[in-house]
Amino acid sequence: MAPPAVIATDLVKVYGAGDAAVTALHGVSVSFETGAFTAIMGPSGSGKSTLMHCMAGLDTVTRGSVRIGDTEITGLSDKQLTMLRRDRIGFIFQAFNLLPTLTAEENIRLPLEIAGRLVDEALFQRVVETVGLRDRLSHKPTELSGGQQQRVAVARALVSRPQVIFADEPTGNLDSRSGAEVLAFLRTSVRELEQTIVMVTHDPVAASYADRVVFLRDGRLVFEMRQPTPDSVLDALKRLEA
Ligand SMILES: Nc1ncnc2c1ncn2[C@@H]1O[C@H](COP(=O)(O)OP(=O)(O)OP(=O)(O)O)[C@@H](O)[C@H]1O
Repeated sequence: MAPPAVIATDLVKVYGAGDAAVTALHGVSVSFETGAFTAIMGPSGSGKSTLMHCMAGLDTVTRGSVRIGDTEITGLSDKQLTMLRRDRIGFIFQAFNLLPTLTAEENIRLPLEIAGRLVDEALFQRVVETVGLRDRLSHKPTELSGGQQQRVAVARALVSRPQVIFADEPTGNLDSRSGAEVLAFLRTSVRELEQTIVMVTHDPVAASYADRVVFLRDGRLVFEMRQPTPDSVLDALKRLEA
């Protein structure tokens, strides 16, 4: 079996100092399997975004270790982190973050072009097919529905073949039908492209597309579940919030 794509060990994150200090993560240890789709859930304020930002090199940690593949990222300089994010991590956010003046195809190709890397044309075609964008490639974001825009963002993350994609509430701005489509494409990309995906979500239905759900409460990892269903996730959340 391949080693985990991401390993966080004893992660502590304290925001602020003195009386104003808030400990958002109290020593979280968790690993994310390569080629698996994992959801991170928990009540509001439980530390989901903090955990994701620390693992993606978007925020510094107070203590502990984060490994992306075989790279320990906690000691890296800002420049090294920028390169790591550019070359090895894919991001999908709630706001689609597409450039409005570029077409769907140009948006998908842009990060690789900025990185000076060649686009793998076979993979590009496969990704476009997988996310069902073939007939929308020449459209600008304003000419696409929200669901289609998010599919462009998914394709953009997939074509660079990142070691891991971090998705932060990727369906938060979508109606349930478009959300279901985007989640199905994420699922397919895990199955067919062996992509590793870690997704923060509030939505038990979204989490049910994952292979595994890890639950945070008050900055601690308290529970995890495999083969989740919307009902089993909802039950677990209710117990956590009780
Ligand atoms: N920049 C910051 N400065 C101070 N405290 C912060 C900062 N960011 C987050 N926190 C605090 O850290 C804790 C965890 O926040 P975080 O955003 O990670 O939770 P979350 O589970 O993602 O919440 P939500 O579901 O509401 O988005 C909260 O108590 C929050 O108020």
